[in-house]
Amino acid sequence: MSRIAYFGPVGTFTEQAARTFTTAQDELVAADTIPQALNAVRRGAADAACVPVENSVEGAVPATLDSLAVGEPLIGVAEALLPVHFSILTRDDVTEIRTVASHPHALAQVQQWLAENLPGARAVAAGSTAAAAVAVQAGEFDAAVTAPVAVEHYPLKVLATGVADVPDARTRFLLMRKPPVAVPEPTGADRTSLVAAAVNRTGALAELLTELATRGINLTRLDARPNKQNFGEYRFFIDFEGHAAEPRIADALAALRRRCDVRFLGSFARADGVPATIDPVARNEDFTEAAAWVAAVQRGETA
Ligand SMILES: O=C(O)C(=O)Cc1ccccc1
Repeated sequence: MSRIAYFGPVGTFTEQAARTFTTAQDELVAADTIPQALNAVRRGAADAACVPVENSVEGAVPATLDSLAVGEPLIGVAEALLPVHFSILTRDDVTEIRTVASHPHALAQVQQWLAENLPGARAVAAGSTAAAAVAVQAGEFDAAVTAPVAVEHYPLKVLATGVADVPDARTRFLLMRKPPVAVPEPTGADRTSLVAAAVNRTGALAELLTELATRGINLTRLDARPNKQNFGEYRFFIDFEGHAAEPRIADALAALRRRCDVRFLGSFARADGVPATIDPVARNEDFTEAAAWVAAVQRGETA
C-alpha cells in the first residue's frame, strides 16, 4: 500500500489524475497546496505526490515548477494527461452571481464563457477548483468553476457543465517520488524532464539547447522561472523526448551537466504514447558504436 499525496481538497482535477496512478489498496491524502503535497513526500509522510505541471492553454503551473526546483530533490516516475472542462456550481439560495471563484488556471480557461454568460460576475482566485467549491458552500462566493467530479463531493447546484473556451484543453500531471527511486524502463515513447540553472552570460541558453539539438533530441517544453535570488537570473525547465537510459540521452545529460547545475526531474513514459523522434545520425546504436570505437582506439586495437 502506498500513500499518495495530491493537490486537493477532494474533487480537484489533480485528485482525478492521482487516481490513475493508484490501486484500491493505496491511500490518497489531500494537501491544500502544491508545495505541501511535495513536502509530504520529502518528509516521508507520503510515498509519492501527484501535482499538475502543464496545461495546454495556460502553460506551466508555476507553483509546481518553483517547488520542484528547490528543496530536497524529487524525481518524476509517471505522468497523466487529463482532458479539462469545467462545471459551474452555485448554491440553491444564490439569486444573483456576483463572484465566481476558482484556481487561476481554471478562471483563465473559462474567461470567454464567463464574459458571455455571467458578465457582471467578478472572478476571484482560490487555492484550487475544489477549494472554491468549499468556499461557495461556506457562503464566501456565489459560484465556483470546478472539475466535473466536484459536485459528487460538494452538494451544490450545477449551473453549467462542459464549460471550456478551448474545447480540447488538457492538463499534464506528474507523480513525484523521493530518491532513490526505481527509474521506469524506457518504452520508446518517453519524456525526460530537468531543471537547468544556466549561467548568466551570452549564449548560455543557446549552448544548452544546442547540446540537445546536435543529438537530434526533440524538446517538448521550455519554461523559464526566475531563480528568486538575483533579478534577471532564470532557471530553465526543459522537457524532451527520450529516456535517461538511452545512450543518446545519457550523452546529452552529461553534456548539460558539464555546462551548468542540472536537477533531473525524471524519465518516464509519455501519457500520450507519442514515440520519440530519432535523428538518423544520432540513433542509440550510433552512440554505442562510437563509444566502442573510441574504447578500441584507446586500447590500440583499431585506427
Ligand atoms: O484546482 C484543481 O482542480 C487542480 O487540480 C489544478 C487545476 C486547475 C485547472 C485545470 C487543471 C488543474
